[in-house]
Formats: sequence, structure tokens, C-alpha cells
Amino acid sequence: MARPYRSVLYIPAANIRAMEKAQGLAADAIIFDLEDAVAPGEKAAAREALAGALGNDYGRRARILRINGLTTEWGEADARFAAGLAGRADAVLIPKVDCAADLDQAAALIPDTPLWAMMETPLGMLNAAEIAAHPRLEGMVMGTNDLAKELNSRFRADRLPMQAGLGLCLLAAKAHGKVIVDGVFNAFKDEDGLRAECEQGRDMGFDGKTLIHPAQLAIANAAFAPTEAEIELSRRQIEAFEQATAEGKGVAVVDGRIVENLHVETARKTLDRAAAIAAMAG
Ligand SMILES: CC(C)(COP(=O)(O)OP(=O)(O)OC[C@H]1O[C@@H](n2cnc3c(N)ncnc32)[C@H](O)[C@@H]1OP(=O)(O)O)[C@@H](O)C(=O)NCCC(=O)NCCSC(=O)C[C@H](O)C(=O)O
Ligand SMILES: [Mg+2]
Repeated sequence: MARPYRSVLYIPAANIRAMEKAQGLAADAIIFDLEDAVAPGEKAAAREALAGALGNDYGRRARILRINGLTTEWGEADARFAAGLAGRADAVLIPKVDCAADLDQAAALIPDTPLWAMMETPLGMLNAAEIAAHPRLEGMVMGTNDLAKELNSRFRADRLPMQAGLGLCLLAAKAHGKVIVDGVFNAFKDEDGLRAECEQGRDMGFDGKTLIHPAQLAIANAAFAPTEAEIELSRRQIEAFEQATAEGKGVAVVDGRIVENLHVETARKTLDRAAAIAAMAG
């Protein structure tokens, strides 16, 4: 992972104040939203506000632009806008992607910018593998609100009704080496609820979480970063394995557990992730 995606903050593109504020927020990435966070009558004004805001300095934060779906009345104008940004966005996020052909269509209209896909429809879940395999795709974002609406599922703290969809998308993203971030936690004043959902997402293997409010940033940043204990253990595992290898052994033992080359790969990834996070701060 070249950069971390622990915290991916949605900002309505019509909200000039929030887009300015984001230059100083501890988000790893920003999604400038032209879709659900912008009222139908505000779409053109939001595009204009966003054109101005993309002149701001967002530092190392990834700038992701979410356009409206290409089947909507705003989609094509959004895509033309995205295609004209000349490097001022790092990726364009396509909502409600059902299949790889949806990405072909977006790729033809937006030739030079990496694409990300919102994974939030039942067909998208079933076609996650072909979506993740798309050559222009760099990342996937779970859209758990839309998915819950389509499934007619109920909110549960353990997200049991979401597990099949989350799992399919995770498998697809990991199989094709793509970034994948978890869906939003709507109750933005409920810190304990957010922390629990972040921990669940981290345990499952998500790279980070999409967020809707700055108050959620610190919790996501902490949950998706390697802990000090994980970093320290990774260093000791690498050292012990190198020592074992030098002695002609294929296995080391650290804290009573075996360490093989696959564990060393995980340890190195942990250290790489910690370094990428440190680079964000520096
Ligand atoms: C939820 C909100 C409407 C709350 O806004 P507000 O009442 O203004 O909050 P506060 O007064 O607490 O704000 C405090 C300051 O923080 C700034 N702020 C607020 N939100 C953001 C933000 N997202 N990014 C940056 N800055 C933000 C305010 O401007 C205040 O600043 P200051 O003036 O200096 O005090 C609001 O948070 C909001 O609109 N959130 C984003 C909602 C959104 O983007 N929704 C769409 C994405 S979710 C989705 O679609 C998921 C997916 O598709 C699915 O299907 O699941
Ligand atoms: Mg959605």
C-alpha cells in the first residue's frame, strides 16, 4: 500500500467551508461528494464549488471525487468535469457499480484518472470479483447504507446482515490487490459504536473506514493503524526469523509461537503500513 487509507472523509461538494477545513484535518483521504450529499437542485453549483476547492492544498491526503451515476441526469456532466481536472483529483469514485461493464463506461468517459467503485448493490456484491479485476480500478468503498436499503436489512451492531456482502467484496479486493475501505457509521456522535465498528472492519481486513464527520477521524486513524505492540512484535519476528535462517532453520519461535516466512511477510507489511502512516504526519 503506497499510502494509508485509515480515514476516508466524505465532504459534500456544495459545502465550501467544510472543503476548506479539510486541508487541516487528519484524514488520509477525502471523498468530495457530488452524489448523495448534494441536493438535486445544487448539483451544478456543487461542481463549481468543487472546481474552486480543488485548487486548495490537501497535502498528502488522497483526493477522490464521487460523481453521480452515469444513468442519472447529472452523471455525464460530472464525468466530463472529472475528465477535465488534469491531475487535481487522485481518483474518481463511481457509485452503485453493478458489473465491470459499468467501469468500462466510466473509463471511456474519464480516460486518465484511476477509478474507484462504490460497492452497494446486490448485483455489485455478486459481481465483486470482475469489478475488482477491472484494470482501471484502484479501490473499492463499501456503501452499506444503500446495501441495507436494497437488502431491506435491519441495522444491527454486529452487522450480521452485511457480512456476506462485506466478505465477498473483501475477498475480491484482496484477490486483485485493490484497496478496500469499509462503509460509514451514521451515528456520528456515538464514539463507542464507531470504535466497535472500526475494530470489526480492521479485524476483517479492511484498509480503513469511510467517515461523515471530522469527529470520527481520530477513532478510525487509531483503529486502522498498527499498534505499538504489533510494530514491536513485527520487528522481533523479522529479527528472529533472520537469525533462524542464518542458522539454516526455516522456522523461528517468538513468544511461544512459530514464525515462518509468511508471518514475516505480514510483519514487513505491518512495518510498511506504520512507515506510510508516519509519512502522512511528516
Ligand atoms: C452530518 C453533517 C450534516 C453534520 O454537519 P454539521 O451540523 O455542520 O456538523 P458540526 O456542526 O458538528 O460541524 C463541526 C465542524 O465540522 C465541519 N464539518 C462537518 N462535517 C464535515 C465533513 N464531512 N468534512 C469536513 N468538515 C466537516 C463543519 O463545517 C464545522 O466546521 P466549523 O464551521 O469550522 O465549526 C455533516 O457532517 C455532513 O454533511 N457530513 C457528510 C455527509 C455526507 O457526505 N454524506 C454522504 C456520504 S455517506 C454515503 O453516501 C454512503 C454510501 O453511499 C452508502 O450508501 O452507504
Ligand atoms: Mg450509497
